Amino acid sequence: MTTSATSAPPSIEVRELTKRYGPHTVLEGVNLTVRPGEVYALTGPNGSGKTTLIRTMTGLAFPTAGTITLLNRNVHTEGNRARAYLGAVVEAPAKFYPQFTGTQNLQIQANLAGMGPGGVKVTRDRIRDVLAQLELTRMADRKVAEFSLGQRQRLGVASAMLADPKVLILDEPTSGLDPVGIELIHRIVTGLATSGCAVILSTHHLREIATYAHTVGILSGGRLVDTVDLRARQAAYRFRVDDPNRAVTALQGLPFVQKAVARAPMVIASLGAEARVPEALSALQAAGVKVFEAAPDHFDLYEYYRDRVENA
Ligand SMILES: Nc1ncnc2c1ncn2[C@@H]1O[C@H](COP(=O)(O)OP(=O)(O)OP(=O)(O)O)[C@@H](O)[C@H]1O
Repeated sequence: MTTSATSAPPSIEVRELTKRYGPHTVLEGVNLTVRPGEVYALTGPNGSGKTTLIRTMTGLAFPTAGTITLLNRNVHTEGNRARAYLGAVVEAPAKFYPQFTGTQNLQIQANLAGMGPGGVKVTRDRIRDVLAQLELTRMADRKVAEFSLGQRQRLGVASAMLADPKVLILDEPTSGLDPVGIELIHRIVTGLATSGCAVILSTHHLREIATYAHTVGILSGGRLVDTVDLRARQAAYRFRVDDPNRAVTALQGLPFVQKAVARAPMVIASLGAEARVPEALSALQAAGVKVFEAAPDHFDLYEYYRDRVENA
């Protein structure tokens, strides 16, 4: 996500969302914002409300209280216009007509996408292109009934991408996929985000999403208990030194260091970017600190998640 995208108007904004089914409160006071080019991963234990949140964001379920806007349009009161920019797979794998081929099913989706206000014309070339991107060219003219679970899952993502959405919402897009299929979805999501699409996906695969999501929202018991900015976390480095306290003082004097803490025999510092490592090393040397080792301080999202959910 670029700096300009950070200041761009939100692609999706959830404000004070509460959802009740009868006496059961499934979501309570949820607020979140996703900007163009951002990959936002929603995670949480079974039953924490991820699918309900996704269904409400796509307009399939109605909020009990609160609002959801998609590119400044209210998803529930300006539905068709808001959803013209949306691609989504909410039930995985998405439902298709089993007696029709992959191409025919996408043609049906394309016809639907062209209807209503703000409808988008999807060409045959575009259908071929998304099938190729999802590595389904070989299956294009086979009936969906003959598709494997993973192939149907990928056809769902192809269908969601068809009309060039500005917001893509995927409920557990990698469940049921083999490692190559998972990697393919990563590449596609990253590519879409790079071209400015906002992507929201739900997942249980924390170590996998830590490699490509920008933000992780943790739901627990229907509340968004934390929002983790992974980019900020991953720009941390650890230095094994002879004097961690002196190292902290030296690093804190640098304008780009956001935070430095001693964890003997290490000092952990948020440098903002890898390119700052040589300057940090020079500053340590100038302060008379001996450095024996320098390495990225990998943020363990899984450990962090366990801690947050257990203490929520
Ligand atoms: N239509 C419904 N009517 C009543 N309760 C519902 C309905 N849909 C979901 N719930 C309840 O809401 C809670 C959250 O369900 P949801 O499917 O959103 O969780 P989830 O985080 O997606 O779970 P999982 O990780 O298992 O997919 C659950 O307790 C579920 O029983």
